[in-house]
Amino acid sequence: MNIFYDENMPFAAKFFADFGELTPFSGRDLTAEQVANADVLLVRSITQVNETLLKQNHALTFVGTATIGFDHIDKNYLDSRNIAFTSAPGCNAVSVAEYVLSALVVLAERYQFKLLDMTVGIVGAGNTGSRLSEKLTALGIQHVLFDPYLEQDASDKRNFVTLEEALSCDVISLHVPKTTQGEHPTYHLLDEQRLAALTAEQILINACRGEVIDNQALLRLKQSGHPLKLVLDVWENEPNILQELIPFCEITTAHIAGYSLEGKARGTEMLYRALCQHLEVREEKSLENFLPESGINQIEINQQFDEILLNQLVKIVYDVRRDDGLFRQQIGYQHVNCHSFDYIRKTYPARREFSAIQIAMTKQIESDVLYQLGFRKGSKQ
Ligand SMILES: NC(=O)c1ccc[n+]([C@@H]2O[C@H](COP(=O)([O-])OP(=O)(O)OC[C@H]3O[C@@H](n4cnc5c(N)ncnc54)[C@H](O)[C@@H]3O)[C@@H](O)[C@H]2O)c1
Ligand SMILES: O=C(O)[C@H](O)[C@H](O)COP(=O)(O)O
Repeated sequence: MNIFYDENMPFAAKFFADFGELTPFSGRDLTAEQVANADVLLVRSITQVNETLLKQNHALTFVGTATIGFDHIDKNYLDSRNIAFTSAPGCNAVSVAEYVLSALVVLAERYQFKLLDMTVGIVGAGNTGSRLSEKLTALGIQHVLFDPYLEQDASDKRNFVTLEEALSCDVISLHVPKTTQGEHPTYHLLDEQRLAALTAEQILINACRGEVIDNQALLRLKQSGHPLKLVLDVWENEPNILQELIPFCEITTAHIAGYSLEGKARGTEMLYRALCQHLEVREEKSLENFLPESGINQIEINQQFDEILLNQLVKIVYDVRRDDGLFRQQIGYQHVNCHSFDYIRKTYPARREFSAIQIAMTKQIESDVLYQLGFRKGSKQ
């Protein structure tokens, strides 16, 4: 069996070695000729999987993307050829939530506001929106959810608000897929008009898909002097992004919100499980056996939980300014272009989730907040 997989898929060689011959490829450059004899194709979000890519292939039975988003996959075409498809729902949702939390902590320090005084409007309450909501709940930060699809789901008992209410919060965090069809398409959900209605004090975070915000309209708004604070991880038309927007961002990164090691590797593991099911073979491997120890194993806490401690802890584990710095440095070094955008992503330095770290506290100061945030319980040595 010929298995083609994106070279930016951690542990793929370990997971798939027993299935047959493995061929890694560079996701952006994959050609129809290269993939002509693939039986299984495992991609990430930068590979467009459609008729153009697959027209020379008559062997393919399974396509998987190790990502949450699947707007790069022509599912209708795969269905028409009876090719099985799977994505990796939720694989890096925690990573995105931790990115957003890190951005909030950094901005709270930069502008001297208290996170507890803020309200957060979460647009899209699926996996990433929910993980963020859980962390905000743990911290006691007020937030609201907008999701017209889940609102109709009787089994979802959460309270939902209107889009206008969500967009009037101090912080707006976007967590929707990129869609152009259906009842509630998200393409340019934040268009010129909605952007113009935002106030000077608001923070807008986009870590879902660039096309959800009209980037040209956003640039015009910022060029007109609007003080809205921007956190942008994703861009329209990646990797050929609207560079003029970068200097207007408080925090800006190269689509890496979901790039914790755990987040990426869970994607690979989910494809492994789906392929086992597809081939009707027993699952024998597990990510637990491959993930290395984190650099920091345990952090000892000797004070009561407060926002200062949260700030210190979040920054020890994941300080989003590292990735903002890498991005801006790359631009200063050589004008950002499609190659440098992809280069940052390909060479992304290891980043771990809170769950890779144990927190050890004495009984007197024990606080559940940190465990609810995702850290593990450690023992005081
Ligand atoms: N920056 C990154 O690294 C990164 C990482 C993971 C996911 N993503 C992107 O984030 C998106 C969301 O991820 P997820 O795991 O939460 O997906 P999900 O499918 O679990 O949830 C998405 C939610 O959005 C809702 N939704 C759809 N259209 C909407 C609309 N018009 N308004 C409000 N809600 C709407 C859906 O009902 C669903 O509940 C993914 O599709 C992916 O494109 C980006
Ligand atoms: O949809 C997703 O899961 C994320 O956007 C993911 O982080 C994309 O990563 P890529 O496939 O571009 O490496």
